[in-house]
Amino acid sequence: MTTQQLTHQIKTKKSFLCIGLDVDLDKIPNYLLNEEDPIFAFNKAIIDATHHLAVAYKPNTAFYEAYGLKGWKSLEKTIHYLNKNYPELYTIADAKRGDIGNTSKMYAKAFLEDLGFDSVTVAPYMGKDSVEPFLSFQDKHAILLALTSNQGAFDFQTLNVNNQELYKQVLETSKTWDNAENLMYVVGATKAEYLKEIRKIVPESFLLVPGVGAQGGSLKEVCKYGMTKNVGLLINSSRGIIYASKEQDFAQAAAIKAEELQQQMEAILTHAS
Ligand SMILES: O=c1ccn([C@@H]2O[C@H](COP(=O)(O)O)[C@@H](O)[C@H]2O)c(=O)[nH]1
Repeated sequence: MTTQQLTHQIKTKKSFLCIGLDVDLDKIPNYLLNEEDPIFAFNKAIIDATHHLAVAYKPNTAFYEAYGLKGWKSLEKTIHYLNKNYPELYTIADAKRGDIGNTSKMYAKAFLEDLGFDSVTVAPYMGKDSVEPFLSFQDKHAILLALTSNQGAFDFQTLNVNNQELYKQVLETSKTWDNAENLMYVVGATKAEYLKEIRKIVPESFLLVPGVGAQGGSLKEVCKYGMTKNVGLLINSSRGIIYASKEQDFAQAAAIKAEELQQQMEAILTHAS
């Protein structure tokens, strides 16, 4: 999917919500455990109940890899279900990959070609040759970790190296790589005050922003500093939406939480226009 198509969807739906599909079998309704594929049954119900409120879905692959081959199968069924039934939705494999070039090429093939995701999250610290293989797919994106939402972001990402914080060097340098137009960046909602500086370096790039809801980030603050004229933001919420209820009504409860966020986004977009 192109960023123009993504922007069109955002403007039509008045939403820049990304729903995180981080499925933990201990947190889903017990009755679903009798299904042949409980993870897929859960995801399908969540997607069907929320697709009109969101523009993107982000399964974090850790939650699938943790269940071995069965989990990987559930991931495959989930992305195929999204692509077949809701092709307008943007999909993100939150896999945080990146390795030497020939290995990255295989990761890129796995997520962008075989599974058919629109994008994959990538760690930048092995440098240009570890990221470029993800950038050679037309209308697909690598979402580079820039400034993450966790406390550990301060261990390395904000350190001064040669008079510039490391995350700023990640942004500046990655802009010069081949096919850099296929880059997006992860910036945690808990780091909203950094967005002003980030926008000076990447004024137009899409940012994937996790950390609202369960991690305490503020949607308003993120939009204040990070929103562009084309919006340029995908705000992710995972636990805050998908675990709104552990009962039979879990999908409807998720839709209520998603709608709360979508309504706040609509108000922000209306105010900005
Ligand atoms: O900086 C980052 C990068 C990725 N994540 C991932 O996003 C979701 C957030 O889930 P919530 O339940 O809404 O907190 C999860 O998959 C993280 O691994 C992040 O939080 N921060």
